This record gives sequence, structure tokens and C-alpha cells, in this order.
Amino acid sequence: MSDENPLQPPWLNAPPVDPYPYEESHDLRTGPKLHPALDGLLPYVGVWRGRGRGGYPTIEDFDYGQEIRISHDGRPFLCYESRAWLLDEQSRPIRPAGREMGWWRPVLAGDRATGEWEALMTTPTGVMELHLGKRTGTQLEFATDAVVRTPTAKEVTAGHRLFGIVEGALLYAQEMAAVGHGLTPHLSARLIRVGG
Ligand code: HEM
Repeated sequence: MSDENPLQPPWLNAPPVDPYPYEESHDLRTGPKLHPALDGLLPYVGVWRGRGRGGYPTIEDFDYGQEIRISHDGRPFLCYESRAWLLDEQSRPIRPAGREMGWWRPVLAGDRATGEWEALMTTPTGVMELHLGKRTGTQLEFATDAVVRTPTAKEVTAGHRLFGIVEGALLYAQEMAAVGHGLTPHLSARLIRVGG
């Protein structure tokens, strides 16, 4: 065992680094060139805003607003960021709701996209879903291969998500198996492009 303090390594005296030197973008007109393996999901890259309706057998139905940003940095994966908030009857915000961060990864054969995708999606409520999916046209269907939860998270055991681009809008429907129920709808929404 070294008696060196791991928080005081000898290289700490090296010069400081410049800010992160690479670009990422949700706008295909700027930033790095989209990796060709992402071409199939090119219409998803952007910032989206819209409304959705949610529910579950155990809770009251609710309306929500949502923003989703799908971006890339030139490498063969997409970054997925979502924030949602609950809406009252006048579409005024009630409170923040689901947030999610994820990575969508095309499965490659050599350099070429196969149409199959992998996704890792994480929530601040302690749930991490690992999805396997397939693209058909601009439609993307994901189903969980595994769900990992922190000890205090709600019991989520499976998920299924369908994404599509319909007349320029992003639509999705999300089902989950949770708190003793099998796969049952939780969310569906329609978002329009507001950036990118
Ligand atoms: C647009 C994003 C989302 C919104 C607006 C949303 C909204 C809600 C609302 C309003 C509830 C009722 C409890 C509460 O008021 O907090 C709820 C419960 C729940 N949501 Fe979501 N949710 C979202 C995303 C997700 C995601 C991504 C997951 C999967 C990990 C998830 C899993 C659950 C679970 C397990 C419950 C608890 C059900 C129960 O205990 O009966 N939600 N959600």
C-alpha cells in the first residue's frame, strides 16, 4: 500500500486546463458533423416542447408540460435530457415533475448502423433503465433489458417506450411495470420543435 494521500497526488502542481475544448449541439446547422451512425435518428436532434397526459392505476391522471433536448458531439451516441412539470386546467405550472438523463447508442456492425439501439435512462428518483430497441423508419421502440434501482426507489421492474416523428412533431408513449402492476401506460406526449 502506498502511503500517498489519494487527494494530494504529486501531479497536482501541473498547469490548469482550458475549458472543455469540444462542441456539442442540438442544432444540425452548427457544431460538429453528425456521426453517420446517427443518420437514422437525425430528425430527433433538437429541442422539443409540448404537453402530455399521464396516469397509472395507483395515481390520479395528470397533465404535464415537457422539454426534451436531444444533442450530439460528433460521436456515435445521442444525449437525451428531459424535464417535465405538472400543469393545471389553465396550463399553468403546478410543480416540477419527472426529470431524466439518458444516452441513446446505435448498435454498429463495423462502421454501419444496424437499426438497433441501446439506451441508458436515469431518473433522480433512483431508477436506471437499460433499454434495447429498434428503429423502423423514424419510429423507435425500446423495451427494458434491465432496471436497476437504488434501495429507496419505487419498485419499477420494466419499461417500454415508443417514439415517433409525426408531421414534424415528436410523439412518444411510455409504459412501465411498477409497484405490483405489469406493463401499463404511464405517459404519452406530443412535442414540437423549439430549437435546432
Ligand atoms: C414526463 C415525465 C414524468 C412525469 C410528468 C411523471 C409524473 C408522475 C406523477 C405526477 C406521479 C404521481 C406521484 C407524484 O406526484 O410524484 C408519478 C408516479 C410515478 N412515476 Fe412518473 N413521471 C414521469 C416520468 C417517469 C419515469 C421516466 C419513470 C420511470 C422510471 C416514472 C415512474 C414513476 C413511478 C414508479 C411512480 C409511482 C407510482 C406509484 O407509486 O403509484 N415516471 N409520475
